[in-house]
Amino acid sequence: MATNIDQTDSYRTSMLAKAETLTEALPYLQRYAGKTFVVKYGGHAMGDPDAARDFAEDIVLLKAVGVNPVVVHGGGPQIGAMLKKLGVESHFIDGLRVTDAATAEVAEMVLSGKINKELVSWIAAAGGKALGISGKDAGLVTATKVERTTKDPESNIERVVDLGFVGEPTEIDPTIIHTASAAGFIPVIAPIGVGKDGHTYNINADTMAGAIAAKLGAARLFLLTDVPGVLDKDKRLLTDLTPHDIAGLTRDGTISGGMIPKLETCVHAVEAGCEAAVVLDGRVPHAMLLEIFTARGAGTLIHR
Ligand SMILES: Nc1ncnc2c1ncn2[C@@H]1O[C@H](COP(=O)(O)OP(=O)(O)O)[C@@H](O)[C@H]1O
Ligand SMILES: CC(=O)N[C@@H](CCC(=O)OP(=O)(O)O)C(=O)O
Repeated sequence: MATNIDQTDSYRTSMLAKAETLTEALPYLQRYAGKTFVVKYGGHAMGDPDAARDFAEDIVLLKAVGVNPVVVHGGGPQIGAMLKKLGVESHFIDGLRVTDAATAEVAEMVLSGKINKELVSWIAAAGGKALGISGKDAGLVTATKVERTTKDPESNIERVVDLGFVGEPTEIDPTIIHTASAAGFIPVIAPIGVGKDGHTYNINADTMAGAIAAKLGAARLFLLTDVPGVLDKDKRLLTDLTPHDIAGLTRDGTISGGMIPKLETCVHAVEAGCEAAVVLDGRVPHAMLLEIFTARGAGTLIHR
């Protein structure tokens, strides 16, 4: 049977560019085979269905080329929307949602139920097999209540602020992650944990991802957010930062708001056993693949 093969110059140029992209990826494929990547997918980044589909494809591709991806997801805006529907007020202190018993119930329902299973479905649609769990399953995360204090600016007196059922991971048993990954599944983890007191704790998703990356000694922790990375005062992308640089940028106010706890998580993770962390733009199609498999990189790399 005869086939029409397009032999135009533009066709050949485009095929050559594709081959170059694949060969450019080769050293990275070799370097990362068998390594663990922890990826935090934020609630803001997952708002757009096209972005969610691209994200799932990237995760499935990583698994197919021998990397062990572990996904930790957020869902702050989605919890906020559900609380609003239910007429429950919600507010944040230092980027953490004050969580009473009713809020904890809604947070668990939205994170472990709705969002977790949506991500599992996106990964299935991309041809992967995800295992959707929360920190409660198989003893993955034991949480401890977060203690916060604030200083009254007038009297300078320190006060304890009660955030309710906001937890931080204090013990991690990664057996379920290792077992699932070895069997070909992609763990997808909701940031909910249980305390030794039996209570359900709502955990900031960045904190959860950082603690898991440190425990696993991950080659990379990716934090997908809604900015290109860490920006300087002139809004230019900072491609490479050490914990020392981050301390300076925090002191002079270049880093503020939600970026402060995010970078604290990165610093803690790289100091506790994760090789490097990357803050990158989850809204950019295939941002993770570009960061991992090309020489250009796409976000801010944080390393020791
Ligand atoms: N120097 C900085 N570079 C980039 N973003 C910054 C910086 N300082 C503060 N930010 C803010 O941090 C936000 C990201 O944190 P956050 O909103 O908590 O993200 P997410 O919801 O994805 O976890 C950005 O949208 C930006 O407004
Ligand atoms: C304690 C606390 O603040 N928990 C977060 C958990 C979800 C989260 O962190 O989601 P994003 O990454 O999308 O912001 C919350 O209730 O919003």
